[in-house]
Amino acid sequence: MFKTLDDLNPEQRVLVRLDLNSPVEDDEVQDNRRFDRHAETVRELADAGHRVVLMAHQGRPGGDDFVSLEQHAAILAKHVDHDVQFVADTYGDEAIDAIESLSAGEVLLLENTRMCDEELPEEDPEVKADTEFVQTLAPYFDAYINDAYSAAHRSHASLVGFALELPAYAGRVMQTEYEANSSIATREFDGQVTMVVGGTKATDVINVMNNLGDKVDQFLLGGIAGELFLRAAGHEVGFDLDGMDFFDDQWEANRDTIESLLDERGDQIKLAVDLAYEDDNDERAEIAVSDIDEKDRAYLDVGSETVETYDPIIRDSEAVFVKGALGLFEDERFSVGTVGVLRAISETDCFSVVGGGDTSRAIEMYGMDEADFGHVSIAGGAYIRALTGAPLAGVEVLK
Ligand SMILES: Nc1ncnc2c1ncn2[C@@H]1O[C@H](COP(=O)(O)OP(=O)(O)OP(=O)(O)O)[C@@H](O)[C@H]1O
Ligand SMILES: O=C(O)[C@H](O)COP(=O)(O)O
Repeated sequence: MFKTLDDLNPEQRVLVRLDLNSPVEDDEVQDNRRFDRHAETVRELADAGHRVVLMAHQGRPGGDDFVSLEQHAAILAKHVDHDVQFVADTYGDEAIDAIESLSAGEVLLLENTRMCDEELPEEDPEVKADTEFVQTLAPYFDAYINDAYSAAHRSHASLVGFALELPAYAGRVMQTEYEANSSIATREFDGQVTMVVGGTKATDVINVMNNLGDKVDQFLLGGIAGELFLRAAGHEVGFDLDGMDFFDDQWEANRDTIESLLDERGDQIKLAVDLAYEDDNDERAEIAVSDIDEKDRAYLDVGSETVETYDPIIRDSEAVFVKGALGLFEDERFSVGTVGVLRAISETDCFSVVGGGDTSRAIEMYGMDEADFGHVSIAGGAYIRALTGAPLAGVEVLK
């Protein structure tokens, strides 16, 4: 497959790509599980006495979250429990000086790779390997390590270019994410395979359903995709506030796929039997889907009876994959669906993967233990791709 840190020679000068892309609120970078996960790889390399130079990106040019990585260095240092130096340069003289003055066991983070013009355009690895960015930095290193699984669907210079110029290895995060997230496409399970599908990115998850073919036995639906399927089944759901066309647009974009999925695999697709909404007293109220006769309100969660029908399906499964929340779980009133399925998964010993940055946040928010899940992914777009068995550019160049 690919080489890992177990194959690395001692005392190397290593260039390591992490994915520390994080939410930024009021110019403050928010700590999150990406730091914690990557800290393991960084600590292992520093403890082994390598000279460790880190690359990562934050946001996209033009966005409010397109900021320097200075704060990331401080947050990472806390998680690694080791000093992380920072230099506000990617491959200029300042960066090279800092790289050259590193001693064994020291760690240095370079500036946001997306501040470098050659990083972003999606191009073939050979083109990226030929950039000044890669050609300038590569000679200062003995090895390249990619730990940024969650960015590996991008063919950017720091993700694909160095792997063609230096001996390339997968970091610990890359290794575990790859193995768990590809398993739906690559592994044979003895029993029932179930996928929980929700969230707001309806087109993405509907494509996953469409591409997975016979790999999944049961789909349990909620969120926006769930409402679109209910609409296809003839129910008056998918309410848009005045002046908005969100549901109508999603419906137009996905209608053909939804109808053919229902046609071909309708018995494998479980839809909500009741839904929850906010009543006039700002409280959670529920209604049976069969009683909905007008499209006049927004639904923010699946109902309790739906959770009761989904629960035994999860408990009977050999493997459960989650992509997207079943409701607006950030508001406790509408967390019943998401927490209900996650709790069922955590109480069984099935193989499980929970993906999506937002959805996996529900685990800690509602006091569940990550250790009760097979794998909690820190990837968004890369997880979606892995679920369909599509190759990831950053992984292919490691192979
Ligand atoms: N019925 C609903 N109405 C409004 N929001 C919903 C509803 N159902 C789910 N959500 C929202 O969906 C979000 C999670 O799904 P989403 O697809 O956006 O992200 P994800 O898959 O968790 O992560 P990533 O952003 O990393 O891909 C949650 O934040 C939740 O509030
Ligand atoms: O946060 C992510 O999902 C990855 O870092 C990819 O970021 P991007 O969507 O801006 O390329």
